[in-house]
Amino acid sequence: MPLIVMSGIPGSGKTKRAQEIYKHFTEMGKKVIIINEESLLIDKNEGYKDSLQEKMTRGTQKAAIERNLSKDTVVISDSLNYIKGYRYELYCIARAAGTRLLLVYCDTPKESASKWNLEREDQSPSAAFSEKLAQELTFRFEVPNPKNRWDSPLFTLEPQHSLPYELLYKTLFEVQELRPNFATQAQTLSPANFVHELEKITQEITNVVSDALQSSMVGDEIKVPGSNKRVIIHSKLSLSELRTQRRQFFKFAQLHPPQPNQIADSFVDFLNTSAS
Ligand SMILES: Nc1ncnc2c1ncn2[C@@H]1O[C@H](COP(=O)(O)OP(=O)(O)OP(=O)(O)O)[C@@H](O)[C@H]1O
Repeated sequence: MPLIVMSGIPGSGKTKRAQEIYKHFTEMGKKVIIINEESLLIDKNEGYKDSLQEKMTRGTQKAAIERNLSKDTVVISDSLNYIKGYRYELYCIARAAGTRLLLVYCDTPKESASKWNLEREDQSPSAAFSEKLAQELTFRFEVPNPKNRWDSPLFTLEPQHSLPYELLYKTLFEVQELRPNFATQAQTLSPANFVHELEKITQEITNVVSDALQSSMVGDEIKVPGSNKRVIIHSKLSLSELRTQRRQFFKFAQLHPPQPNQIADSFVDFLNTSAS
């Protein structure tokens, strides 16, 4: 069953919308689960206070999403989901689970969201982001773009809009599910040949990306050999980072070997998820 990814700046009304969606589909007899900081007992001001904590928060959320995505459960990721690379990871999780994904973007003006964040009904310290942290997260927010396949289909909701339940239903339940991107037939290689392939393919991709880095901007998508996926240039990607990523992927792929015809795709996914 599908994954609904909420996205929006702090206080933009994501939880309120998520609860409305929850109520609507539960009343239709669907099993729905909301995953957010509250359900995972994460204090928002602790969980986003620096990049390390934030990485752990996202890791916890991702694991909970993966655990709960199943044939009969609609999972709602009710969180900021504000980093493009992280939304891409969620897309990969949905794809691997053979399930559909859609995005609900709460496009609330900054002034209203900031006011709603501070004037919550729930005044407990963990319920709201501090004003400073809310401003920082709002500043860093990467607005979903429906041209990216991981941000699509995208439902953008301004505060005055009502939820398009019928369209959500059709998108979630009546269109074909995403197919896992695995080879239909398993291929085998001897360990030595596997390492050779790994070496060759990752080197080719690294060469193309390092050439492209000279003239690319953050957000550009680079076409690489052997994969239909594209490497997204993110702010942390430099030549040395690229080499580090390749080394790490090398170790990772030997522990969790992809199918030989999936090496290029896996490496692209690996590079793209290293942004977050
Ligand atoms: N359309 C709206 N009009 C007025 N108040 C709203 C609206 N939507 C949400 N609120 C109020 O704003 C506050 C924040 O809403 P909510 O928790 O849904 O936002 P959020 O985006 O999930 O926040 P966070 O980013 O902290 O998780 C709540 O008190 C909620 O009742």
